[in-house]
Amino acid sequence: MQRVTAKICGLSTPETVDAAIAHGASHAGFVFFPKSPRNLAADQARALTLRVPPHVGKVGVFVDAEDEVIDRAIGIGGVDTIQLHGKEPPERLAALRRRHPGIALWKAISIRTRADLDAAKLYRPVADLILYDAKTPEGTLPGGMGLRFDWTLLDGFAHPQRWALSGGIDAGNVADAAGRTGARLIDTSSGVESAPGIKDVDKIAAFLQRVASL
Ligand SMILES: O=C(O)c1ccccc1NCC(=O)[C@H](O)[C@H](O)COP(=O)(O)O
Repeated sequence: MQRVTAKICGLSTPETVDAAIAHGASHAGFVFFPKSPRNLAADQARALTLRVPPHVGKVGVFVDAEDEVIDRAIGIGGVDTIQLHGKEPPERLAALRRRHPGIALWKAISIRTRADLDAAKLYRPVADLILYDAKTPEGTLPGGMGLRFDWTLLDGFAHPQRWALSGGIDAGNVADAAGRTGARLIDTSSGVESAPGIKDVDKIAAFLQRVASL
């Protein structure tokens, strides 16, 4: 069976980027959303993405962003994957595919009920990966809130394409998350932080060591 890999999302310091790489993250996530405590300015993002070796994916996270914001993140030389975490319709992904051929497109889908999973099917023609995340309360951030959804909702669901799991996952529950759902790519942010937006190198290490043991 394919091994489990992990994306550490919302990295914002050299030390935590280095820790994610040293402990085997498959993807490093960088947030470009001003309302997030993990938001990066362009020069910060450039310095951080330069530390990431070619075998590690560099994922830019955007929320209903204008083209200019995404262009800039790609232009700094860093981002090789666009993760859309807002209410972007399939047509937006199709437009981004035309604008940025060669850049992978991930779409986050917010899950609270089984019916929410159906949205994944709409993105089959245009997304390279679906990221299932917990639906967050109205008026809060659409991701990075440390909330999990009921993983049993995925039982028996015929995934239309490649997918990953996120939402409230940490070193203590990642084995259960992967075992219960069959996810082969797990995304975490709050689960490796000491406070919102503050990544913890020891938590990153513990999380990735647990993932490597699966
Ligand atoms: O991390 C953020 O601040 C963020 C803000 C707005 C949209 C998405 C965001 N993060 C996206 C991620 O990929 C997170 O890793 C994912 O939502 C899981 O977060 P968590 O539940 O905190 O592990």
